[in-house]
Amino acid sequence: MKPWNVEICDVTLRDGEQTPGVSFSCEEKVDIARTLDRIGIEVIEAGFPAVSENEKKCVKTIAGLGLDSRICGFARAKKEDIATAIDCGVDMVSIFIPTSDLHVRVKFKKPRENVLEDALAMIDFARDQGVAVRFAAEDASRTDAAFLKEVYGKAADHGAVLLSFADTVGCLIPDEMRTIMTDLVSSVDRPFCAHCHNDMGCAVANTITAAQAGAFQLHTTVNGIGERSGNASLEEVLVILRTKGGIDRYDLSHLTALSRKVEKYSGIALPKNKPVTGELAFSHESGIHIAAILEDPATYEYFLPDMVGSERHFILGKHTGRKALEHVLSSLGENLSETQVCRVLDLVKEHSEQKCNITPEILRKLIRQAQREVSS
Ligand SMILES: CC(=O)SCCNC(=O)CCNC(=O)[C@H](O)C(C)(C)COP(=O)(O)OP(=O)(O)OC[C@H]1O[C@@H](n2cnc3c(N)ncnc32)[C@H](O)[C@@H]1OP(=O)(O)O
Ligand SMILES: O=C(O)CCC(=O)C(=O)O
Repeated sequence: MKPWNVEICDVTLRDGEQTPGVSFSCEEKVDIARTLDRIGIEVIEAGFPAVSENEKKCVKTIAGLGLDSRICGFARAKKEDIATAIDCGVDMVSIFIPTSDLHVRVKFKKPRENVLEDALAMIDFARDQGVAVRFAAEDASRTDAAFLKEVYGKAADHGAVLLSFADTVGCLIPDEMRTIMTDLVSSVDRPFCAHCHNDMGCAVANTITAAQAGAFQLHTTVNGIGERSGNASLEEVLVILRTKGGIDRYDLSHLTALSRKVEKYSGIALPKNKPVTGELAFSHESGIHIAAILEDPATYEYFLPDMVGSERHFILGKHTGRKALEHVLSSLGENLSETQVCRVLDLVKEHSEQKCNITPEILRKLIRQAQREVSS
């Protein structure tokens, strides 16, 4: 199978940091950027340098690390923002303007054609400084289709090397994304980016659908953090690129550590059942599942924990079966008779039904109780 023709631009350090309450220190940003680089992420959006002096300093530091990843700085269509980003030594400036009638009316109070003219002048300004320009249409998914094509066509004519399609409020479903992206890709001869928000839980699905429809650069954030309900999760997108897109160039073994790092630095707790990196992503309790996994993990794991730097866990509880319990007992070096194992199993279920977690200490107590009650 021919691998999908895509690259990743991870925007954790810019859009991810826009999660309310999140502010990464410069050291944390550097640490995240280095790990993204190790994974093989092609582009890192390091920040929005006009936001503050400290932000500018961090972006400059990341741009100076000599990473293999290309470094991108975010900017409004304003000379000051663009000059500040270029001053950081970034490889690419991402210049954004809102394109929907709603955003143009609320933010600029002038005709959209004038907003576009101003933005094109800013693309010229950045291009003339010798930096690569990505042009991003904010709220593209709610923009009049004909105007959006005109915007992208003109941005390409002015030298933008990438055109970003932002589903800013996460209002699309995959079918709509497929139709729109297919149309854009066939209308404007420039690589497109898919920047998807997760307001209806479709960010990853929309990103993958955009890739299948011809988008080249996929925007992600670690743990899917970002404005409101966040962005497309890096971990999920990368696993899909590996399992469905035929792409094996990313080193996914760093994903779990990176995810935990961003959880700590952002203060945004991972849902336990978060795909790929959540605590329960490779945890199993059901007896029927564990009995089969002991024979072959592929029965209940579509991809294995090693691939993403994680581990498998067997949890004891109400749904435990005998084979699972025997496996746990033997890994603890406990040698029980068949009737004692049955008694432990009953005790495990009873405790669990009283909402008591079966920790290793509790399990040892239950084993001793069974040994007292049932002679071997
Ligand atoms: C979809 C997105 O993620 S967009 C990015 C959102 N990110 C952020 O807002 C980053 C954090 N923001 C900040 O630190 C501040 O808002 C700053 C430094 C960017 C700007 O601060 P201020 O100058 O105080 O402006 P403020 O935030 O009050 O208002 C936004 C201004 O930017 C203008 N603006 C918004 N988007 C754009 C754009 N793409 N191009 C040009 N101007 C823009 C607005 O019209 C408004 O202009 P006005 O001050 O002339 O009315
Ligand atoms: O498309 C982009 O690259 C950025 C735009 C953005 O952050 C958004 O609209 O949510």
